[in-house]
Amino acid sequence: MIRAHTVEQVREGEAALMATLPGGALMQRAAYGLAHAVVDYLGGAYGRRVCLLVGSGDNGGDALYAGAVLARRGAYVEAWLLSENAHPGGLAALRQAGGRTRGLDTSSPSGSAYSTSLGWSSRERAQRATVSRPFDVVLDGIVGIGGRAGLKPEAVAALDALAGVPVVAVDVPSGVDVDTGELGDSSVSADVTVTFGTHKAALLVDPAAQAAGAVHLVDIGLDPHLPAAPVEALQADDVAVLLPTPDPDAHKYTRGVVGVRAGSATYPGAGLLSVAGASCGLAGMVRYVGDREVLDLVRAAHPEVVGGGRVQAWVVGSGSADGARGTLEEALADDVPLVVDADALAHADLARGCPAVLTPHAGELAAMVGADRAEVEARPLAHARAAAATYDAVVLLKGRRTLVAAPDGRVRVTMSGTPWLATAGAGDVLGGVVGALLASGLTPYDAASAGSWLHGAAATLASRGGPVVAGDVAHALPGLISALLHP
Ligand SMILES: NC(=O)C1=CN([C@@H]2O[C@H](COP(=O)(O)OP(=O)(O)OC[C@H]3O[C@@H](n4cnc5c(N)ncnc54)[C@H](O)[C@@H]3O)[C@@H](O)[C@H]2O)[C@@H](O)CC1
Ligand SMILES: [K+]
Repeated sequence: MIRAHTVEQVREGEAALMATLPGGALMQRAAYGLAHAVVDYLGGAYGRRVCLLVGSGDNGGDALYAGAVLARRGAYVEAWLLSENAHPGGLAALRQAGGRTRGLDTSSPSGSAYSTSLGWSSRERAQRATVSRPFDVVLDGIVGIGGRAGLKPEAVAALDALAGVPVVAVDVPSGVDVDTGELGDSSVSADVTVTFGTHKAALLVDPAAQAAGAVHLVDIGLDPHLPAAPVEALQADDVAVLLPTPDPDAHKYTRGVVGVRAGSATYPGAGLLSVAGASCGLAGMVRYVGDREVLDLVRAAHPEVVGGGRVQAWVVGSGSADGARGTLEEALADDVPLVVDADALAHADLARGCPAVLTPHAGELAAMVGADRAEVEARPLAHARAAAATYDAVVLLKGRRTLVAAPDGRVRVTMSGTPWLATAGAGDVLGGVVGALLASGLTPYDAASAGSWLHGAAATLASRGGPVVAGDVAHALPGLISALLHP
């Protein structure tokens, strides 16, 4: 499991850990982990050219101490000081190791030196900064977990002057909102983020996760001092533990029956693909209830599917068109958990308080809560959580990083998947898989998050780096599940 803690939780954990350690030990752990990650990234230190962007806090301190390690190993290290208050111990360590600093000259009276000779007082002056040879990497130590969203002009100017140089962000990409994953007006776009002790929401949740690049976690001994994480991401072994497997004496009814009420004469494919997802093998039986002609198509494609009867979970709404409300009401009458998808989402208030998984994409969620799609895409974590609380149901907000939010505020982020999964009908397959997991007895939160992970991983498996269609994703599911159960 990847866990992301809040800034407040990290601060409390760090305080408890620091009380057991000599002063400065934690920052040294962070700085050594950072330096080693940079050496890995560059394939060595000797002769490499490293630029440090250094803000006023301990994040800048990490960058300076890591710069000292790199300088001692033969790198040319230059720190660009974006504040008059760069970490004194880190500055001394860097200079002692032979690193150079530009910006504030701490031996000069503050203010005058900064504004006259440093070059970062305006964007134009920074852009004129001459760099004899390009740097191999920039370390973003502008701000860490103490930062507000957005960058100051001097940071923007420095980044402009270094455009094109790969960026390793220290702890988090500067300029993002650490706990919400939202972006400020400007923010760092990193190739790699080296984070300390635990992940933060901004490293998992879009849009900030896209600015983090590949994330590398450095163990600084924080784990024992951290509480349960409000945001997490299932990994393959977590999903394997959640997967329902048949008892030795199982029969089809004990494994759970999933029913699909999706598709219509206008949209028969939605019914077929929902059934294909539900037929992943995780439930004992799949029922289909809908238009006669769709039922005939379903039976032709999936001879094992049967008609109406008792189910342990319903999948409702995809391709239901005008019949969505009636279909949802019929499913609700059975008083079993349900997946509410697509056309039925407009009537999701009928399912309020039921054990349900609502599966909107950003546009559908925007329509449900009366917001703009762009607003949902800019603040997906906040919107998924708010909708889960409003509807008292699990909300699965589909996207590059799908979010599964529980009414109590917990969130799981799906990190499996491929951009090729953005294809027609993929959502229908997802609804079917989640329905099968609900029918097998998983809670809505586990069913939604495990189902979403399986869906993404099946797409990656089917894609092999190339295009997929929704049916391929459904076909890949049983093989994927076998591989998870027998690694
Ligand atoms: N607390 C600890 O024990 C450890 C902290 N570590 C590092 O310390 C960082 C947190 O350090 P700090 O609490 O000093 O906070 P930061 O280094 O994140 O920076 C806070 C400072 O930046 C200013 N600031 C806030 N938003 C800004 C913005 N958008 N642009 C420019 N300046 C802004 C604030 O006024 C404050 O002075 C972590 O992210 C991590 O990198 C690590 O060394 C591990 C150990
Ligand atoms: K940073």
